[in-house]
Amino acid sequence: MYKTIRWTLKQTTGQWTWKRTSAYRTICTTLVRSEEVQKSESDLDLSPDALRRQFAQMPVHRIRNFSIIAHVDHGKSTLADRVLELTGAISRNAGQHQVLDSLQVERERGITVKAQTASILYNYKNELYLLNLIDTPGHVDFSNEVSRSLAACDGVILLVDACHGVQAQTVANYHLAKQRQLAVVPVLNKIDIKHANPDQVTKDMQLLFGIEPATVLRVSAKLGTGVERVLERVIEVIPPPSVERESGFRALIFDSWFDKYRGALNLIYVLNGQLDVGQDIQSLATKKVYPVKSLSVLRPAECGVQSLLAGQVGLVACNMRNSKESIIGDTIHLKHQSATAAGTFRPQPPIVFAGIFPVDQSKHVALRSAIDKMVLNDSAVTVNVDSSPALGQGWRLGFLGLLHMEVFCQRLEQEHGAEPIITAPSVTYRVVLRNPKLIKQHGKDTLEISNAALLPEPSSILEYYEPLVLGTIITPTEYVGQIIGLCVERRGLQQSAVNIDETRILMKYVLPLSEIILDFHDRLKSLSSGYASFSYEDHGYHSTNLVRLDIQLNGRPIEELCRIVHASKATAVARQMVHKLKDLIPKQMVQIAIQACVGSKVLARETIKAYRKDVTAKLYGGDVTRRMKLLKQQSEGKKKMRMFANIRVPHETFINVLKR
Ligand SMILES: Nc1nc2c(ncn2[C@@H]2O[C@H](COP(=O)(O)OP(=O)(O)OP(=O)(O)O)[C@@H](O)[C@H]2O)c(=O)[nH]1
Repeated sequence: MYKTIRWTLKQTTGQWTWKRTSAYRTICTTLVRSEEVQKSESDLDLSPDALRRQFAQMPVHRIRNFSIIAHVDHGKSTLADRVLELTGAISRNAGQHQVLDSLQVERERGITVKAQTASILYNYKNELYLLNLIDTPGHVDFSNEVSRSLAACDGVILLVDACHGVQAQTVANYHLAKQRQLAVVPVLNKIDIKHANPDQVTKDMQLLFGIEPATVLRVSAKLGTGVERVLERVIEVIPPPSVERESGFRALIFDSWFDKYRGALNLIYVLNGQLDVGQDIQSLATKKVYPVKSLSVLRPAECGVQSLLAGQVGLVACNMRNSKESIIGDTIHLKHQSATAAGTFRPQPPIVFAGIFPVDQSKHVALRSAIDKMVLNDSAVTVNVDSSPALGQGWRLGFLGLLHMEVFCQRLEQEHGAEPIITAPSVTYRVVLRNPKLIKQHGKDTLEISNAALLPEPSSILEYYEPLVLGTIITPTEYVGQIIGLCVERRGLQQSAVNIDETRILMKYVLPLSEIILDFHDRLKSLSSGYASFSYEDHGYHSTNLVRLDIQLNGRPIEELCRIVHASKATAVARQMVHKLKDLIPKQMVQIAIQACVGSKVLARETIKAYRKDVTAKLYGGDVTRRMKLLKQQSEGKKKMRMFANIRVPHETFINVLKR
């Protein structure tokens, strides 16, 4: 404990001291007080019956709904752990870490990918409060989870790492909260770390967000220092939900997932009235009616209740079967009662698309059901049917980014035992047609293309458009040169550059989305030794010059390998692809010419030599003309084969060449 006090003292007073100063006494009092609070929390009766009673009696003015938002790894889940421990929702010595990161993928990768809710009771000034806490992911690819969670909140804890300071995702999440006019509780975390610089970070927060330095709390989520002050501030700053208990029941569905035995479970935020087990509810979107089988609150473990009141967050099981019935953002109300949409949440449109196929077609049905269940849990993913001559029947899925796509596939494998094949990700391009026949055929003059094989001939296209993003990069100044180089290489245009302080700079770049989806983030991290951070938002479409890059094997185009690329990058991509294919396609009886072409122009070529059978092996000496005759016969035979042979391209080749 003494070590903790020393570190905390260093952070608050700025100097090392062993003396028993007033600051020392304050910290000791805080620690002792925290012990007392814990003791008083443990005095709370947390048995299921008592909890049900407390939830049923909780008045609206003693409810607070809030999220923890921050950049990746700034300590959201750790702070949530401490809050759960402090309020007795989980036991202190259970050795559990990041309790709200319950998915296997979250534990393996050490990141949150799914927002999680916990309803906790907290005693403040001798009154019991119900706090509905939502732990959100920090990575930009899961920002849909953040905006979804904010729809059910009245305020946020803005958590910032006192060592790394304000990062790109902190800025993005702060603006998201401000757009929704949510109350913000600013908190600096990790003040126990030696090189933490809370004073500087507080100044940055003042400069960037106009946050008053005196209102910034300093905590160590790891050690639990200052955490109860955060809860007190949540109660003081965040307003109670503005809901009506007297009117008819109305609630917003803001999350759902699949349970093997109960079907789709919906997490709802009750806006008006009250819902009881056994009542019939109706979906505003589908108009279907469902009987309420069970209701529960999450602590984060489920705790069954008989009713949910306005202002509360809870789980409804009502025999909904799939994602078509359980729609995130939908409003539910009692049967035969009218209600207006609560729709304050609009899902983000996907930006990266990839084909997903079963390893063999016998697994098609199993994969379809796995995708259906996963989409229920991850509403940001869009699904459309797709097919490919090489990979068979499959789907084209839309994701919010590459990490989102990777996590989705990993979850498919881990949670549903599916082993899908996933093709190279691509973005959605727009093409304006000039060919009247095609315009008539499609009934419109602009097409959205995310599959290169469906791109019309260049002669029928008037204009190409590609999606752009507005990227925010925060980096230490010593890496600015390399990062600008990277952005220029990726066809980026600088919009602004602001010095946050003497050592860090915030730059805004407009970049083509296709240039950042593959490895931009990794390159940025490696160029800046991991210190730069990046987030992006949609920035519309702009006119551009695109070409379709076809891959041909002995003159035969292979549809699965074609890609849409920017004209200036076509040659480089062509070279890279043919080179990769040369390594991936096994040698065969005939020579294979791998060509990458744009229209009829060949941009790159590699040749895989054929196996050579020694047809002259049986000759012992003899005339040279006999040897030549045999070789001539062999080469004529091969020419014929080359014309007719169907080159055997192993199944994995398609996947490996399409992979990053
Ligand atoms: N020293 C120290 N480490 C901390 C503190 N809080 C969190 N950490 C560590 O920081 C790392 C990231 O913490 P998480 O709680 O997973 O961060 P997160 O913000 O939830 O991460 P994402 O959900 O992936 O965005 C973990 O290794 C924690 O142990 C703190 O107060 N002090």
